[in-house]
Amino acid sequence: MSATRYTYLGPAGTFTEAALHTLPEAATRELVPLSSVALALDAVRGGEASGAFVPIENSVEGAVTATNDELASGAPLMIYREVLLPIAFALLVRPGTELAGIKTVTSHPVAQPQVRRWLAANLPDAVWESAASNADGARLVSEGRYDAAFAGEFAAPIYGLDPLVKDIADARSATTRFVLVGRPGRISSATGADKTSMVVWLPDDHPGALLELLQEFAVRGINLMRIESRPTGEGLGNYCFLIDCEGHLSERRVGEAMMGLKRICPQVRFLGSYPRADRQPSTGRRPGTSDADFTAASDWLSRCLDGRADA
Ligand SMILES: O=C(O)C(=O)C[C@]1(C(=O)O)C=C[C@@H](O)C=C1
Repeated sequence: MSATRYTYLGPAGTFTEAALHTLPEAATRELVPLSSVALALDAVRGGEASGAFVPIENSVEGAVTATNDELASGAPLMIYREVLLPIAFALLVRPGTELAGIKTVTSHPVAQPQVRRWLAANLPDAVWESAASNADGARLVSEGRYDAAFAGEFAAPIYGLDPLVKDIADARSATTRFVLVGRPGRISSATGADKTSMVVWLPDDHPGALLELLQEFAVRGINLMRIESRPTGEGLGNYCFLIDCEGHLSERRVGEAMMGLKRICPQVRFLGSYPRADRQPSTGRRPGTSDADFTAASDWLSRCLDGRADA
């Protein structure tokens, strides 16, 4: 096991790598690029790395399904950190290529919806094909397999390419969220601006099953930040839910919500509590849901059971 090795979605020059470098500890780790999210996470499961850094969601395209499916299945993993990175693409070409000469273009599938309108307006006849990552697309352009790739401008020098067009983004505020994933372990202390992630399988198929699950959060005043349904692979209609909520597992309202889910759902996978990258404190706190409120209520229950009930 290497405690100092982090794997990530490579090769060199991915947005994942750029986001990874914003983590202070990245400077003291051996950073190993791998060709897929699954390989990066398997290295952690197999003990060859202590962390894997992977994209999990994009504000335009939504879930990075490979990451979500990996977290929901196989040996359990946990999220320890998150990073948000604004995304804008450059069109990378071999030196001398002009826009009019571009017949084929490649990128990661999550990149394509972020540049769809630009592509339709500027390269309407070009054929787009998917690459394992944007940087891998750039590598394929350098090998002559495609005429152009959408990737970070910073990938251009790595692959001897030129950024023919810069700052391409259909949505100006496009952001990708990345997570540092490790084997299950102790969660970091609450910071006051935390997020808790989990995978939840629905209570048996009946009307209102999803509502019952959501009520565990609603009655405790917990704001959900993301809910993503993914097929379990066990037949049509079988879904699990990847949920991010505000707060830390050590907060009573979050802990009680998780216990509520555990009581009613066939399976709950805790994916970690970790600091929010945006540092925003939890929103929309309901009266009666602070730790002090929960403690006062359970003290009162004890007094009732002891025959010392008060008003
Ligand atoms: O291919 C890359 O450069 C990546 O880091 C992957 C990835 C992703 O999967 O979300 C990262 C950010 C962009 O939104 C598109 C692709």
